[in-house]
Formats: sequence, structure tokens, C-alpha cells
Amino acid sequence: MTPVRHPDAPAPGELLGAHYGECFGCGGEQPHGLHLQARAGEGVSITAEFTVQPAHQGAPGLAHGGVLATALDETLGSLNWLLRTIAVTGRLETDFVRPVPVGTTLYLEAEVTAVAGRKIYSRATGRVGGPEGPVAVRAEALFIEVQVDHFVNHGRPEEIKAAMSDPDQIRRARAFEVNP
Ligand SMILES: CCCCCCCC(=O)SCCNC(=O)CCNC(=O)[C@H](O)C(C)(C)COP(=O)(O)OP(=O)(O)OC[C@H]1O[C@@H](n2cnc3c(N)ncnc32)[C@H](O)[C@@H]1OP(=O)(O)O
Repeated sequence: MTPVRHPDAPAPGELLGAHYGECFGCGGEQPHGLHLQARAGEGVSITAEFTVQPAHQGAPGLAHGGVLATALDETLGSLNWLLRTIAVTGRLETDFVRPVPVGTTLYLEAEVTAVAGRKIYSRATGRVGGPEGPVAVRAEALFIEVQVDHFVNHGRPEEIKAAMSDPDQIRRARAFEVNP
């Protein structure tokens, strides 16, 4: 089925903000996190940026592949907010096309390609040198829709309690990807 953008999805160009302060991908409270910033795009698409820091190295001076996969995962995960579906990554297949040096900004874009029952198919690319620059990484993913119980049952109680008492209603909802 063709993916359907939720009527209450943020307008194209709008910054999504962190869904959870402690998220390694986007949270502001993780000193070595990616601090990835995602914006809503047209349809069910997202653009995002992240700049590789010294803490993100694998080989000397180069981004760790797992960190680049995290950037792709985070961008793809942000798509769920446009669908207003609670979903987690089931499968993430990544191509590393060119090395990404420390200090480089990765320009990411992601889109949902199809939805079939609980399965959400998506793909993403990360470019260097600008939004139209050469592709450095790309991924195809399968997210699986889950109930909010997934987080409540599997997460550590102290973090669940803290996230649920966040005074920011939107972020509280987004921590669990639930409609506010
Ligand atoms: C803004 C938010 C950003 C969030 C950060 C980025 C997102 C993340 O990183 S989430 C964290 C990483 N992911 C996880 O921790 C998930 C761990 N896995 C799980 O909890 C479970 O395996 C889960 C929920 C994905 C699936 O389990 P379950 O609900 O029992 O579903 P299940 O019945 O097995 O599968 C449903 C369908 O998906 C398919 N499926 C499930 N996993 C996979 C997989 N890895 N590959 C292919 N297909 C799969 C099944 O074949 C099945 O298909 P069909 O309906 O056609 O038979």
C-alpha cells in the first residue's frame, strides 16, 4: 500500500526536534550523541543533517560505520512521526559507498516506500558536500509497528518513568511515538 502522511504531520520544512533527550541519535542530553536534526519533507519523507565529531571515529579521522548506520536509522525512524505510527527497526541494510571524514556534515533524506500491515518499508541516503553531493551511505529498512507496551515492557523503569513525566507534551508523546 502507498504510505499515507498523517493529517497532523508537521508541515514540510518544520524541524522535528528531539523525540527524547537521551536518544543517542537526536537527543540534546547526550554529549557524544549525533545531535541529528530532522525536518519534515513532502509526502512521507524526512531530511536530516548531522556533523561527524571526533567522538564518532572508527578508523583515524573517519566516521565509524556503526555511527553512520545510526544516522540512517534515526532518520528512517523519524518517518514514523509523519505516519503517527509506533514502530521499531526490524531490519536495516546499509551500503557504505565512500568514507566520511570527521568534520563532514552528512545530508540525509529518507522516505517510506510502502506499508503492508504492520510492516513499513523505507529507504535513505546520506550525501556529503551538500544536499546534492555524492552519496556516501544508503540504507533500506523495514520497521515493524508495535504497541506502546513494547517500550513500557522492555525499557528500564527509571528511564520510562522519567520520559513519561517530561513536562513537554509533544516530546513525551514522541518518546513513545504516540499521538499527543
Ligand atoms: C524517532 C524514533 C527514532 C528511533 C530510533 C531508531 C529506531 C530504532 O533503532 S528502534 C531499536 C532497534 N530495534 C529493536 O529493538 C527491535 C527489536 N525487535 C523486536 O522487538 C521484534 O523483533 C519486532 C517488534 C521488530 C518484531 O516482533 P513481532 O512484533 O513479534 O513481529 P513478528 O510477528 O515477528 O513480525 C511481523 C512481521 O514482520 C516481519 N519481520 C520481523 N522482523 C523482521 C526482520 N528482521 N526482517 C524481515 N522481516 C521481519 C515478519 O516476518 C512478519 O511478517 P508477516 O506479517 O508478513 O508474517
